[in-house]
Parts: sequence; structure tokens; C-alpha cells
Amino acid sequence: MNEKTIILTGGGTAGHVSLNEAIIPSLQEAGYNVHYIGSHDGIEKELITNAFPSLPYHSISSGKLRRYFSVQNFTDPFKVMAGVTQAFSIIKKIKPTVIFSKGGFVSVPVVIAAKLANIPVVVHESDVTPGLANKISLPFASHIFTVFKETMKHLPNDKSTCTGSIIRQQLFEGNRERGLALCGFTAEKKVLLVMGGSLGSVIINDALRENLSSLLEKYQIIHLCGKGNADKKLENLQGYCQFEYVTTELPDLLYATDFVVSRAGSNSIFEFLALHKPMLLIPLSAAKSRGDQILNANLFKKQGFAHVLDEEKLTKESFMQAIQMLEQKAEEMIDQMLEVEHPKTPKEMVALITQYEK
Ligand SMILES: CC(=O)N[C@H]1[C@@H](OP(=O)(O)OP(=O)(O)OC[C@H]2O[C@@H](n3ccc(=O)[nH]c3=O)[C@H](O)[C@@H]2O)O[C@H](CO)[C@@H](O)[C@@H]1O
Repeated sequence: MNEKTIILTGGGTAGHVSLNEAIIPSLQEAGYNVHYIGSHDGIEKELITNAFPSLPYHSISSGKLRRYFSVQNFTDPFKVMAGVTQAFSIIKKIKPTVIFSKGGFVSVPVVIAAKLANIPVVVHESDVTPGLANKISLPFASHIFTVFKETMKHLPNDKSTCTGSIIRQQLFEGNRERGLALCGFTAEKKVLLVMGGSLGSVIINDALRENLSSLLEKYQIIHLCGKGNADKKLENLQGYCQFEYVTTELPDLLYATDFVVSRAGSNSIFEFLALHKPMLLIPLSAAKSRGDQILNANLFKKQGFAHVLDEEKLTKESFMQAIQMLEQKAEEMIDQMLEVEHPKTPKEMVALITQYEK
């Protein structure tokens, strides 16, 4: 049990789980006994236990790290402390050789407990600027890997490396015909995929649904609308197919897609890039976040991969104009995307992480 055991952590939103999902099969192939530490009821529990039913999942208590005032800011530190104690006893029992943290607030107690147990921790940051959980984790980590090279200027030189984004292998194994059949679509009309990040976005959902009849004249639409956001009235509308959240269906849906409208979460936009999907990005505004998606989106725009519409400028009309612009620029975007090197494989990422094991 002592040898070749790794603990993965990360959660809160799917963006803090995708990379872990990508590397688990390669870790298992390399002979690692993989354990996961996540929260009791976060999305990571559902995603990991559904995709890898035999993988041991350990729940711990975790508190949310907020940048704004909330009464829970007074109780959550106690939850984090309880989480540290729980994570510490799990680590002591499992005795991993290394711990890999994909960030999100549940990862903080795990990283602190790892330091207390003297187990090396490797952290991964997906966005241009480090998230709060990773900032807290940094002093406890042996190394931090980044997706964007621009992130390096926010990190100590001697313990950071840019690896680029790592894409789940199954996303390259989709099939257009299967995707079209799943939605009841024909091959005659172009397909627009609209996605508001892993949680869905109410304002993007509204902008789409307000324009639905005009858009359906030209496109067939796959709408990943987020948990609790499906609209029953639109269930049998020809050419419109809504899902609250998809897992195994995603590769086929992406292969069926011609253009994407999306939030600018790091994992999603690199997946669209790897599959050469022209994209219109509507990043989460600075008023609602630390502005990481705005930076992600603008770097994609600068490299010619995306057209960007600021959330503050989103109206029924500007949404339609931006989609027109997306279609006009689509070929140019694909040409730019074809120039990009193939991302590192999950197997290569595993080799990078495990070099830090004790
Ligand atoms: C509100 C919020 O905190 N957003 C952050 C969160 O976004 P979010 O969780 O939306 O993260 P990303 O866009 O990076 O990744 C979403 C992941 O979910 C997958 N997916 C999505 C929908 C679906 O139906 N099925 C599915 O599998 C996508 O393929 C992707 O792998 O983490 C990102 C990465 O740190 C950040 O850039 C975002 O700012």
C-alpha cells in the first residue's frame, strides 16, 4: 500500500475536476493506486464516483473562501480546520507518495494536511491569475503547473512550470453522426453549441432563448444550460436540444458542433481550441469574479481563436451581432487554431507530477 499511491483533490466546479478526470486513467495504467479527497456534496463527488466507481472517494468538510462579506465567513474557518484534521488522518492511513491538487476551496485543507504529514504536494492552476485556493496552497506546495505562460509572472520562478492545458482523451473520440442523432438533428444545418460553463449561465441562457426563433432559422442548437435551468416548454422544439449537464455524451456533441458560444472557463476554452471549434466567449464579469475569465478570453482573442463579447454589453441585439461576427471569422479562427501545437497528453502530465513523489 505504501508504494505508488497518489491522492488527487480539487472541486467546487467542474473546472477544478476535469484535469483529474483526464489523468486518472493514465495514473492507473502506470500502476498507481489513486484516491480522491473531495467535499461531501460538491460536483467533484458526482463526477469522480460516476466516472470511476471503484476509485476510493473520501469526503471531508470544507469551507468556502469568499472575497465578500458573509456570516458564513465566521463559521467556515472552523469547517476548514475540521477538513484539515480529516484530511490528515486519511493521508496518514493511505500514505501516498505525492498529492496532486487541482484547486478549488476543498483542496486547501488537503494541501495543509499534506504539509503537516510531510507529503509533497503538486498544484495546478488553470487560469491566467492564480485562484484564492491556489494562492493559499502555494507556500505548502513543492511545485505549481500552469496552463497559461502569462501566469508565471504571478508565481515564484523556482517552483512553477507552464505545461499548457491537458485534455481528456475521450474528448478526441467523439463522432459527429452520433452527436447529431442524439439531438435529432440533420446534417444539413450548422450546429451552434451554447454553454455557460459547468454551472450554466442564466444571462447567456436568457440571451439565447430570447433569440431562439431567429437563430433556429439558421442553426440547430445544442444548449448546455446548467443544473436546474432546463425549460420544459422548449423540450420538443425542432432543432433545439437542451441538457442540464452532460458527461459521456460530450465528445459526440462537440464533434457535431460547428460554432461555440461559451463562458471563458480555462478548461472549456482549451477543449474547444484542441477540437478547432470557433468560439464566441462571454466571460464572467469582474463584478462577479476576480476577472480570470476576462483575461482568459482576451488572450484567446489576441491569438485569433475567439471573438469576445463583454457581459456588460450583452443584450438581445448584441448577442445576435456577435454570433454573426463569429460565423464571419470562423475560418480565420480555425486557421489560427491549426497552427497550435498539440497539447501535452495525460500520460506526460502524470510523469511531470510523479517526479515530485517521495
Ligand atoms: C463560476 C466559476 O467559478 N468559474 C470558474 C470555473 O469554471 P467552470 O467550472 O465552468 O470551468 P471550465 O470551463 O474551466 O471547465 C468546465 C469543465 O466542465 C466540462 N463540462 C461542462 C458542461 C457539461 O455539461 N459537461 C462537462 O463535462 C467541460 O468540458 C470542462 O472540462 O473554473 C474555471 C477553471 O478554473 C475558471 O476559469 C472559471 O472562472
